[in-house]
Amino acid sequence: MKIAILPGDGIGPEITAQAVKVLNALGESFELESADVGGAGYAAHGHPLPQGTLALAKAADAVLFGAVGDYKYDALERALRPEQAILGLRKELGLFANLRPAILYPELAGASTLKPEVVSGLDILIIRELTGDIYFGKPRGVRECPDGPFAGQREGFDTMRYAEGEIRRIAHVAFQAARKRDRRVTSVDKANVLETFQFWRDIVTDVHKEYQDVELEHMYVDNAAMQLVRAPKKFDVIVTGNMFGDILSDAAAMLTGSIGMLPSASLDANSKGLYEPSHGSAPDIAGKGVANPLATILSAAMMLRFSLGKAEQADRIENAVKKVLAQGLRTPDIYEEGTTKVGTEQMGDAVLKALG
Ligand SMILES: NC(=O)C1=CN([C@@H]2O[C@H](COP(=O)(O)OP(=O)(O)OC[C@H]3O[C@@H](n4cnc5c(N)ncnc54)[C@H](O)[C@@H]3O)[C@@H](O)[C@H]2O)C=CC1
Ligand SMILES: CC(C)CC(=O)C(=O)O
Ligand SMILES: [Mg+2]
Repeated sequence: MKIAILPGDGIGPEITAQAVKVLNALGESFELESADVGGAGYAAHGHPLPQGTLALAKAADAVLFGAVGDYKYDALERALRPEQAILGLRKELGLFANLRPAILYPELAGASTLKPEVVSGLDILIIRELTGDIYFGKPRGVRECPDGPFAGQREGFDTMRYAEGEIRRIAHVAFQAARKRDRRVTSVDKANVLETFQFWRDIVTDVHKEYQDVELEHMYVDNAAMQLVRAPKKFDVIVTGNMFGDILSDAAAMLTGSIGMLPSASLDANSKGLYEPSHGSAPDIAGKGVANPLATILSAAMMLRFSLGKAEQADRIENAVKKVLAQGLRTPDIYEEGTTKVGTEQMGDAVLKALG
């Protein structure tokens, strides 16, 4: 089985190295091949998603991705900016279903900025549609404003759109996932204001007719943001569009203690997938050896479970993560008094040792 390793920028290489170390210790005969992506792809090959990298991702059985983005490339034309690499991979590989499980490990109840009683026992699954919405809609750009009080000035514009089939397939993913959990889906939209999301609501309601054993609730995104910090445990599965899912999953990350704890799987229709932490390249801490590698290591576990058919190896990794947390080891983002502060590499080594 071939795994493409795309470390990317910022903390990407540091955290990916820890996950690779763990994968290599499993005793499996995986073939791991690395390639440049993001700013690293641009620097080495003049493009954030070089042809060779895309070809490797397509040929591999699964992709393990670090993160992309570096402020020094923010002035480049958009097509060459590092973020286009991850957007391009999602589009090119048809990775429309992004699963972001927000689970609170009991040992981290005090690491969350929310009261322990609000978050303890938290286990929610955010399902974010990943290849549509305003992130991909066209037309977009900067043009002359055609009317209104600012007519004649420049205006920026993007297009929010969702095709019926795009909504149907992500709704099916959500209802099917709910069947393996508490059988409750909250569809998050902005149907009170946006045509796109009234349409979203209508289609999700229609798909729900096939899943009468699952409870469906609709919620506006502003309320959902509030409920996520008020009473997050009331959610089971949240399904939403690309932009709302991007924002809500970062908020949900803090329920788990840190964004450094939130893994993700981005799947196509056949469960081929790309696995990455939910966070970005964290340029503010890059190179300091302090980034939390657990979201990436847990993403590797999701890869074993969803794309490589190695559920028992996924369990081994997840149990090892529980063990190191129980041992009191913490990177600075989840550190509390009375625990032991460790760096990125030490955390990776500890997981390796705890594999059993
Ligand atoms: N999938 C991807 O590759 C993504 C890339 N980005 C890019 O990353 C760059 C930085 O974006 P930001 O908005 O700062 O978001 P970010 O997620 O990189 O960082 C936000 C904050 O969380 C902290 N953080 C993130 N991951 C951490 C970890 N593993 N351990 C400890 N702390 C961690 C960072 O230090 C920072 O203070 C930008 O260029 C952005 O476009 C952002 C999100 C996703
Ligand atoms: C480049 C961004 C769309 C990446 C991001 O923020 C995410 O996937 O969570
Ligand atoms: Mg994001």
